Amino acid sequence: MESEDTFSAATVNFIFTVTLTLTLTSSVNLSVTAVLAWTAKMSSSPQEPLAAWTSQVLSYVAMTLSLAVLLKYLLTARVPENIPPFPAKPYPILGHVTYFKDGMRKPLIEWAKSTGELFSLYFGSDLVVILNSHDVYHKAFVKHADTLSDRPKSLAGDIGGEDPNKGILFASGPVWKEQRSVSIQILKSFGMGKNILAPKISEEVSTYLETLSQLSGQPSDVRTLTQTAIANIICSIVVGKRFEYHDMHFTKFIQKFEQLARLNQSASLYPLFPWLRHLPGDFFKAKERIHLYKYIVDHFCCESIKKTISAGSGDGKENFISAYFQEKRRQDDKGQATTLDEENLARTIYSLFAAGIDTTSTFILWFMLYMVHYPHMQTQIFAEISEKVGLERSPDMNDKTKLDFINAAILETLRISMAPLSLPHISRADTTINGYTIPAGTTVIANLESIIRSADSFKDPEQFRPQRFLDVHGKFIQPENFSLFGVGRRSCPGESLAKMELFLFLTSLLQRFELQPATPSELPSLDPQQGVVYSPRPFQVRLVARRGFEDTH
Ligand code: HEM
Repeated sequence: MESEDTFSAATVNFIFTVTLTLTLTSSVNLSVTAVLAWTAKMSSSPQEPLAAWTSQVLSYVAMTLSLAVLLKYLLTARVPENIPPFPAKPYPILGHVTYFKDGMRKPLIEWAKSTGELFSLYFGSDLVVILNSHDVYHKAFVKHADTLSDRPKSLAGDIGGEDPNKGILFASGPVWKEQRSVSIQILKSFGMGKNILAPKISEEVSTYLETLSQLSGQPSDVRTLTQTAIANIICSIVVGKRFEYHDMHFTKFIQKFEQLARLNQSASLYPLFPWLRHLPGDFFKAKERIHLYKYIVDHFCCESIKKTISAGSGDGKENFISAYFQEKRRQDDKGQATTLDEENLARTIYSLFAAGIDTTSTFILWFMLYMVHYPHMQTQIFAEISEKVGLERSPDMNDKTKLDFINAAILETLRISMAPLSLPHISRADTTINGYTIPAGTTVIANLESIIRSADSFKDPEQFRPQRFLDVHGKFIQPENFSLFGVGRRSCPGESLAKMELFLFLTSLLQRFELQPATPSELPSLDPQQGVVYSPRPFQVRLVARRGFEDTH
């Protein structure tokens, strides 16, 4: 329901786009008229100065543009009633975006402290509500899941004229519901959530470690290698095979995913000003982002589907793609209406890769960095592995409950390093939280950093201290209210896969190598780079083989 006092962003953008189009059309008109008139005058009176005509055109353009801007401001300046408070005054036209010239992180954390559990912002003309405590996060996405589980269309932006309501990540309503539930059902049938997926992950871990050992302890940037190893696990489920680390075709896609993840921060402002796409240039790098997205979907996701189809339908057990088609056939045979089709499948594959590679591989890099900064914790983890697993075999999932310290160190690294914002949700109808109204059409985002790193939840939240997750006997405690994987209907469907990957990669890594800085006197920065998740700045690390593991390659 649209509030009486306000206009929807779509209406405003429509009026603004029409006004801008009229401006541009009238400018062209005026320019042509001016040139014609000037040419005519020149032939009768060559002394008439050009400047007078050009200045007339320019003043018309300036006048109409100012009118358009003013109109947009007047239409958006009316604030809906009873919304959560503003932490600072919104500026005309841009709203609170002006406060983010040095990034969103600091202002959001400051405002959470000064304004409280939830506050409102204007991103251009779009109202956005930020959730800052676990209590309101839970109320919004669990208690009010019926109204707050959709995604804003703007999350996908304009993906080159394609319908953004496809796949899982960007989709809403019945399409999202079916793609998500069928995907979870297939992932479970391939062993997600059970230890039967572990041997597949362990195979990739041992190839990854072999490749790391070939670096012979030399300072190296292992980002691409780590991303490729993590992508291979999703690949082995989705397309039924892994790729060699030197496969140029595959690493090209990994790099495209990486570029896209880094661009998402600058491109995220683009949906607020969609009319910019009609102008030359590439504001907020939005066109580059759309190009990368389409490239990955067309050349990787669609190609993988085509290859699976041409290899024959199979029994649905070969890979995710054939299982998806098997489910579609089952529904077609029953005469059931379904959204399962090739386009949704391509975007679902994209969702799994986009959501699964950057998050998990970035976390592994953060863990390496923290271990380089805290060598005594590496020693403690290695001692625990040596005692409880030994050095003759690699750790497996049965060791998980025995290795308390590394479980605590993984959780502490998750807590301290990665969390920026949840993905945006949008309210389908007016929703009341803590007495405030969140009007229909409002974007709602959880500030995970404030939620899981607040002093209310953890003592000395800025300190890296895995011991906070151990009890007095040194046993690992899984805390309540620790929701880095999201809560409610949109929570991460890859959580159990990610946790298994992190445990197997990191225990095996520390069993085999000691992680040292590239230059002993200079520790790499712990200051994060913005993106969908915070990621470490490029760094080099030396992976020195531990005794007994020196000669294995
Ligand atoms: C350390 C690793 C990971 C973290 C921290 C993480 C965290 C998250 C978070 C916070 C969300 C958003 C929840 C929301 O919108 O409220 C999410 C969504 C999602 N994640 Fe993960 N994730 C991780 C790994 C994975 C993996 C390995 C996969 C799949 C293979 C995956 C697939 C997805 C998908 C498809 C969504 C979208 C769900 C939807 O829109 O319904 N994630 N994840």
